[in-house]
Amino acid sequence: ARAQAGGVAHPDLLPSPSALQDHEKQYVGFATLPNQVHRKSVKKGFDFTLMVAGESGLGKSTLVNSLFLTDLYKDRKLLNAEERINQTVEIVKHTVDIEEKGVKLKLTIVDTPGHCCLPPSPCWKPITDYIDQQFEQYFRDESGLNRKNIQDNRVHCCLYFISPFGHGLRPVDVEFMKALHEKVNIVPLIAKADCLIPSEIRKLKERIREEIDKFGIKVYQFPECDSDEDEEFKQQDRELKESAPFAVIGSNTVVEAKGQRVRGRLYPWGIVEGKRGAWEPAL
Ligand SMILES: Nc1nc2c(ncn2[C@@H]2O[C@H](COP(=O)(O)OP(=O)(O)OP(=O)(O)O)[C@@H](O)[C@H]2O)c(=O)[nH]1
Repeated sequence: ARAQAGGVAHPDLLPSPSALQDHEKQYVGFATLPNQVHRKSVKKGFDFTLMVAGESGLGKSTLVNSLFLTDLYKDRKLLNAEERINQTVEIVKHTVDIEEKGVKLKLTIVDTPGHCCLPPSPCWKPITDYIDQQFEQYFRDESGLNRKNIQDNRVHCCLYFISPFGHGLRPVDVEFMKALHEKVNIVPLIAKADCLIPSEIRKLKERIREEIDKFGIKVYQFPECDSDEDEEFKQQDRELKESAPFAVIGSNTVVEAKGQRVRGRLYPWGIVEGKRGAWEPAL
């Protein structure tokens, strides 16, 4: 009312300073901004694009299924989940909409063909090209007219699988990660960790950490923990950071352990639960 039609309101019409304070307290409304942003984001949902890369047969497709407790490969027409996970021979994109406690996530998995050794032409080229194309597409969409409905297909994270059978990184791992590290957040993983005993896992992790430093590979760095967090949270955060590169176990089958149905691997001596990587007692 004060600035109506470019004029200045009569002083009698202006609220007294104390009334103005109360008025402002009630009506400015910026205190609700976090709620508004939160509501809007939750309603719209989140996009997350995850790429998996690494040597062939290290369990990339299997882990992705285990991680998101979903069957991303259901469109492959074979009899059961285990058989459906065939060798990935080209870059394949799978999208699923998942929901957890009302929060929607549009998850896109970019499964890349596994490499076997250092080939004559770099095996990472199609993958780096793919990542670049997504950046270019996003840039084009952002510069276009329909900016509101941009589909963000940029790759947010790349899980890079390292073999548990070697003594550390192989030359192809070093070259591969170096080709990608400026373009995407790389999270290195030790695949099929059930093939190693805990002391072997510790040794392999140390070796990989040293080599990552030595070859100047830039892997994803977890953000600093806020100093005002409680001690338990800080401890969890420290443990998480110290356990990188993470050792992972994947499974496409649901087995029964201690009366519960879990995604796990059934061995003659017992069950290893894929999700938590916990060793279960022998059956
Ligand atoms: N021991 C063990 N075997 C696994 C694990 N994850 C997967 N496998 C098995 O390893 C084989 C290969 O798994 P995939 O998921 O197809 O491997 P991939 O890396 O996607 O293979 P490509 O498509 O060739 O790149 C399958 O027989 C899986 O059952 C694991 O954590 N431990």
